[in-house]
Formats: sequence, C-alpha cells, structure tokens
Amino acid sequence: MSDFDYDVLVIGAGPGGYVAAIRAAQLGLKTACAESRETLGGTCLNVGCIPSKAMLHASEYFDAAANGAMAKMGVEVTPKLNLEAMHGQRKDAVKQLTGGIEFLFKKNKVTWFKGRAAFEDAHTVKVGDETVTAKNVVIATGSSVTELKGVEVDNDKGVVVDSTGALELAAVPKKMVVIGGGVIGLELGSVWRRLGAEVTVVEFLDQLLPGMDGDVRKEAAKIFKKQGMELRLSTKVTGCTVKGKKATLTLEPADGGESEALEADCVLVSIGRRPNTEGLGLDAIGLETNRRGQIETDHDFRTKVDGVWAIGDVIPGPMLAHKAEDEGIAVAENIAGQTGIVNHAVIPSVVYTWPEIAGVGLTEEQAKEKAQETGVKVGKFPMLANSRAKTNHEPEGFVKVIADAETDRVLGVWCIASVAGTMIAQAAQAMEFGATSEDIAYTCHAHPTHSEAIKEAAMAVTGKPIHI
Ligand SMILES: Cc1cc2nc3c(=O)[nH]c(=O)nc-3n(C[C@H](O)[C@H](O)[C@H](O)COP(=O)(O)OP(=O)(O)OC[C@H]3O[C@@H](n4cnc5c(N)ncnc54)[C@H](O)[C@@H]3O)c2cc1C
Ligand SMILES: NC(=O)c1ccc[n+]([C@@H]2O[C@H](COP(=O)([O-])OP(=O)(O)OC[C@H]3O[C@@H](n4cnc5c(N)ncnc54)[C@H](O)[C@@H]3O)[C@@H](O)[C@H]2O)c1
Repeated sequence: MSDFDYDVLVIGAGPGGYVAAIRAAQLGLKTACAESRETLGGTCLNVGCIPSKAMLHASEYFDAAANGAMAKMGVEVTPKLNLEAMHGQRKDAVKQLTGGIEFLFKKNKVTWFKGRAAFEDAHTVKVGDETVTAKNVVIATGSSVTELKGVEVDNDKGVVVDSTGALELAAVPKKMVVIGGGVIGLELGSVWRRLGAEVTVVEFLDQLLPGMDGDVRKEAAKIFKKQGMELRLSTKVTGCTVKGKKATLTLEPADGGESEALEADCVLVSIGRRPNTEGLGLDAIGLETNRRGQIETDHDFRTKVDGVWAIGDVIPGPMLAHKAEDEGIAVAENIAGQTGIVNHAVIPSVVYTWPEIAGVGLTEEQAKEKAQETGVKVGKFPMLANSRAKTNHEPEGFVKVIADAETDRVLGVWCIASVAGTMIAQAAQAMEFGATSEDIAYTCHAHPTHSEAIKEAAMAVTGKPIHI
C-alpha cells in the first residue's frame, strides 16, 4: 500500500499537463490532474492555438474571396461576413477538443480535481477544499498574458483587449492597433485585417518576430506591409486613454523622442507571456523562480525539490504547445523510471499567418556565431520557382537551408510559404536524424508539392538547384 493517494499529481491540464497525465496513466501510474478552468486543454485549446487557428482559417476564406485571390482562379463571389457564425465554429472546435481531453482522461483513468492547486509540502497539494497527496507532483501551470503598464486590458468592453479578448470581438473594428509585432500580434492582427479592419502594428524592436532568422523577419515585414498592415517599428507605447468606445495611445520612438497620439477602436496588447506561479505555494516547498519568473529544471524536468517536476510554459524555452507536449511525455517516462528526452535544439516554430512562417534549429546569424571555425553554407530557393506554389498563385516566400560548411550537417531550416507549417516537419525530422543537406537533396520528394522547395534549397547549399 502506497503512502500517497497518487503516484503522480499534475497541476495544470494544458498540452504539457494533460499529456503528462495521460502518459503517466498509460505507464501504469495512479494519476490525477488538478485544473482550475471549467474545461481541460489549458491555454492552447481554450484561448490559444485552437481558437486562433479557427479564426485564422475562416478569415483566410473570407479574404481569398474578398481580395480577388479566388477570382484569379475563376471563382467569382462577393463574400458576406457572418461574424456570429464564424465565432460559432470557433466555439464548436474548442468544445469538441476540450471535451475530447475529458474523454481521454476517463479512458485512461486520470482523476480530474477541479480547482486551484497550491502546495502545502512537496507531496501534499490543496485543490479547493480537498487535500491530495502524491509521490510525484508535476507543475504544468503554463503562462498568462504579460501586462503593459499604462494600458489596461478590459476584454468585456472590447476596446483594449489581450489575445483572449481579440478572439471574441463582437464586431470588426474599423481601426485596430496591435502592440507587439510577435506571433500573437501578427496572427490575430491578420484575422481582423482580413475581415476589414485597418491594422497598425507597433513594435518596440526594429524588426518583427524576434528570435526568427533575419532574412525571414525582413521578408515577413515586406509581405505584411503589402497586405495592408501598417508597421511602426522601433516604437513604444507609453500610455493609453479610453473614452467610450475609442482608445488614444501615446507613442514614442523606442530610444526616446517626441511623442504622438494614435487613435483606435480596438487595441490588442500582445507583448509576450509570463509563467504562472502565483498562489502555487512555491514558498511552502522552498522552490524559487529565476529572474524571468520561470521554474528551473534539470534535463529530466526535475526541480530542485525532490519529487517535484516542471514542464511547459512555466519552465525556460519557447512557449509552444508541442514543446510542452513532448516535455509532458518525457517527464512521465522519467517518473516511471524510463529515459524521457526532449531535444530542445530541434523544436519547430510556426506563425500561422498567410503565408505561414516556420523555422527549426539555428537562424543564419546564430549558425555563423556557433560555427565560427568551420563556417556555414546557405541554400535558398524562392517559392516563385516552385511549380505548385506558382500554380496555386502563392508566389511569396522562400526556403532557406543552413548547413555546417565542413560536415554539411543541417543546422537550421526556415520557410515562408502557404503551407510552411506542414513543410517544416520534414526539416525537423531530418535534423533529428542528423541529416546533411545532401541527404535532403537526394531524397525523392513528390511532385508537384511545396516541399520540393526544401529539396531545392538543400541542393542550393552546394550551388546546384535545378529550377533557378
Ligand atoms: C492566442 C494564442 C495562440 C497560440 N497559438 C499557438 C500555436 O498555434 N502553436 C503553439 O505551439 N503554441 C501556441 N500558443 C502557445 C501555447 O498555448 C502554449 O505554449 C501552451 O498552451 C503551453 O502549455 P502548458 O501546458 O505549459 O500551459 P497552459 O496551456 O497555459 O496550461 C496551463 C493550465 O494550468 C492551469 N493552472 C494554472 N495554475 C493552476 C493552479 N494553481 N491550479 C490548477 N490549475 C492551474 C491553467 O488554468 C491552464 O489551464 C498560443 C498561445 C496563445 C495565447
Ligand atoms: N503560432 C504559434 O506557435 C503561437 C501563436 C501565438 C502565441 N504563441 C506563443 O505565445 C507567446 C506570446 O506571444 P506574443 O506574441 O505575445 O509574444 P512574442 O514574444 O512573440 O512577441 C511580443 C512582441 O512584443 C514586442 N514588445 C514587447 N514590449 C513591447 C512594448 N512595450 N511595445 C511594443 N512592442 C513590445 C516584442 O519586441 C515582441 O516582438 C510566444 O512566446 C509564442 O511562442 C505561439
């Protein structure tokens, strides 16, 4: 008989937590999961990946009909927006997928404790009125929106919103200002631009999409501008006043200077996310967070406190659902005494705009820094020269393969293409298997597919692409 109620208690049922709980149960461990939301699935399923993709997908159809892309292919329609129905299909997707996790919990015999969890000691957690003990506790509490001083979010009013509010706007704003030219700003800014809003993106840095390859960032800015987004780079927001249904923002150059006013019907604050550790009782177990508020772990996802593990957005690394999921599997396997590993060097990232923007591994800048002695070789191939993209009227973007000049080992792959999110999976797999650019170049790719651009970019590493 165990001294504890459970072998594993996971706190948080996002992609990290629910996957960890299911894997732990599959491995024969008695498992419970504490989640304070009314539905399972965390940020990703409830207010993140899934609802944003539902709105991106639907608005892409509207845009294709409205901007002449469909007419170009002989399909002439005048679209009429039914925003309520568009929100309806978003809500349906969320309901079905969060319900699906509840089904999987039942199927795998994972007990769900509804309520906020807080540590009493390393093996005792209070969830609402209940006290639960577990031999292992996994912290998978995720992250929340970072607030911007002086710009108060009120999602109910719909004038100054965060990503959750921006998914649910009841009407298309005439003028929308997005603060932060990162992933959320560009995805949700794209949704409302496609539906008719004039969108201005205010970004503190001199380029959009920090962390991505330099060429990709430049090309993305060109594409978004061409689509009609106004970009105010190297600019910061220093204040906001709201009167009725209008907001007035105060803008300043990032390194100081004269301020100006910018009016909007809707302001989206999307300047990043911060780890959720407040109220978790970390003091009670003597666990400290780092400078960025994250919980540090070792390679196996163990924290400094024996029996307490952590995964997902609450620990360092990219805040991505698939990273959290892989860590969920690995932590459960490690708890079960197996060897759970996540290769953090090969985590793809995708921006689901049109075209999509995706990358895996090092940027060209990072690769040059890292391979200073051997140097790097770069092969680039434009989507304009890819037969499928050209036929589909999708000429924008390129693929870039970065390889070590001496070993030819692929160090990074970057794509801007309509289906870049799907294409990047093959690059991740190749890198996971330690592929060289030659391995990719000599792999037979089906024709006509967008993926052939990856093969050609790999061929371009040695200067021998066929179609340019
Ligand atoms: C608008 C938006 C779009 C996104 N799109 C994508 C995308 O397309 N692809 C992608 O990879 N990533 C995307 N992300 C990021 C992705 O949602 C996160 O990286 C992912 O959800 C992190 O998973 P997690 O399990 O670590 O945490 P979360 O999903 O944040 O889940 C943590 C859960 O823990 C619960 N919780 C917190 N504290 C407690 C407590 N004390 N007690 C009980 N429960 C608690 C929370 O209620 C939450 O449900 C998006 C995010 C946003 C906001
Ligand atoms: N497709 C996806 O995978 C996806 C989609 C949405 C969100 N996410 C995840 O959610 C997280 C949060 O997304 P996000 O877009 O909020 O953050 P982000 O870090 O991607 O971008 C925030 C941007 O805001 C800028 N910024 C910061 N402070 C500013 C200020 N005061 N004024 C103007 N600009 C400012 C930053 O320079 C940065 O460009 C990201 O880490 C991302 O990984 C992923």
